[in-house]
Amino acid sequence: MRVDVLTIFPDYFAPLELSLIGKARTTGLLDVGVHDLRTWTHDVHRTVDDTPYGGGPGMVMRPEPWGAAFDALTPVPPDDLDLAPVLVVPTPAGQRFDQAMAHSFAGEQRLIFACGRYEGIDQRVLEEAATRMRVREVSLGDYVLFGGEVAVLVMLEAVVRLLPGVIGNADSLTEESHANGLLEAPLYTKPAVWRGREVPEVLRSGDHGKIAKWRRAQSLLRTAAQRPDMLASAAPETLDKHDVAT
Ligand SMILES: N#Cc1c(-c2ccc3ccn(Cc4ccc(CN5CCCC5)cc4)c3c2)n[nH]c1N
Repeated sequence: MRVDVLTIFPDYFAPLELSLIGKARTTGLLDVGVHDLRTWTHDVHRTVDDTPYGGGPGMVMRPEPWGAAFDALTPVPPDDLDLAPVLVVPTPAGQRFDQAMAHSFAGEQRLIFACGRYEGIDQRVLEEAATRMRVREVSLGDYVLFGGEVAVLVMLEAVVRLLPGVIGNADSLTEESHANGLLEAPLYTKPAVWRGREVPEVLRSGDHGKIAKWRRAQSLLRTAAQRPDMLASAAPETLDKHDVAT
């Protein structure tokens, strides 16, 4: 997978050298380019923002640098938009990012992330970009950040860990929260007793059938307690008849 990130704060992406994303880059599973948007400015102050038409708070990112950056990153217009890169634009006004969207992005050959700042990006940038890329306006959640960089780091981590070969044990991808529509069961490790608190006996029984059943029940209980909304929207096959019977 090829990922390009456009930002006025390229240093935000130094963490991409670390941990599993860093390993994915060194093993060739992931190729990342971080680009300073000011590269595509030409005035002495390298200006990327201006006041909003119609008034309103703050500043808006000017279209020209974005247009020139996209020209450089996507020089050849696609024959078929379905084969074009996905342009991910973090914004409070976007579709909520979730595990399903992470899986969708993980299936792409190329992702381009546009990190806005100030109050956002001139709308014409997204309109013009949609002629040569599949534009996805995405929000992390119902709160307001200073810009798109942190959102891109979160989305990149969620996507890259789904790439084949990035996580050693692929089983962990199937058992984790949101992978099967439920929250994961509680986790325990050594010591068996810690400050008077014992690990549930079933987990030390060696009976894998009982352990799986216990974990399933704990997942349902945890989801009902922490995220009843997930249970309400869970696909029927997520809640099989055994769950109700036990
Ligand atoms: N993903 C994600 C995000 C973001 C996010 C993502 C990208 C940018 C670019 C700039 N900002 C800052 C900003 C944006 C809008 C407002 C609202 N204003 C009211 C009048 C005109 C706009 C204020 C601050 C961003 C925030 N915030 N929360 C998420 N889940």
